Amino acid sequence: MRASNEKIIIIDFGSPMNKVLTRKIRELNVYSKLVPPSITAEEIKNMRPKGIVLGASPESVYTNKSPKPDPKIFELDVPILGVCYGLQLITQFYGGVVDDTKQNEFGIVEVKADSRNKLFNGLPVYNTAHMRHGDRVKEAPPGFFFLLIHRAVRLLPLALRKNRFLVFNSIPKWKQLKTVMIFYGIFYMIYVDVTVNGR
Ligand SMILES: NC(=O)CC[C@H](N)C(=O)O
Repeated sequence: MRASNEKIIIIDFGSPMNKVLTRKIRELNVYSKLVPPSITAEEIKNMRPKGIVLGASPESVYTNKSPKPDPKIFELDVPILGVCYGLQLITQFYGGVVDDTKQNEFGIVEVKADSRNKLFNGLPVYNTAHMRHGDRVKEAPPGFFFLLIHRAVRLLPLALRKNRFLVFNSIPKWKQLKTVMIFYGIFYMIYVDVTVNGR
């Protein structure tokens, strides 16, 4: 397979899952680099990545000690994907609500996809996903909506989407589309790798 010269930056907020994520992206023949949260938006910009992934963490976004990225990364013209903690960071940054479910959940759960979205073409509406969390996105930020919902915990999304983050509704260029597909691929791998329909 031909390797591309595209690059994805993954910000590591402390979960071992971020290393798995980095490897998974490389298996897609896309160079990926794991970086610490202290990296600045300017440094990321200079690396000219195709996308940024905000990774997982054992911490909770609403505590003082939780690691935060340089807020200026949200101003870069680069697609961003949040995984677990990363998703919760995006939620918090854009005015949504993240809270503690008071029950840790670990393992395989059933999720329901928004089947109208092309992302889920060819996949069953109900699927299984691998999760590890105690927090949830209680309310999506304005302009964001849920793509995949875990039925057991009401309003726990596995994905939030807004055009700025995953340019799916307006795709002017093939390259951008490819980035989006890579992102969605990651999303699936991280959450559905251990499942029958993972890809
Ligand atoms: N997997 C994660 O990144 C978990 C994020 C956060 N610690 C939670 O409990 O929800």
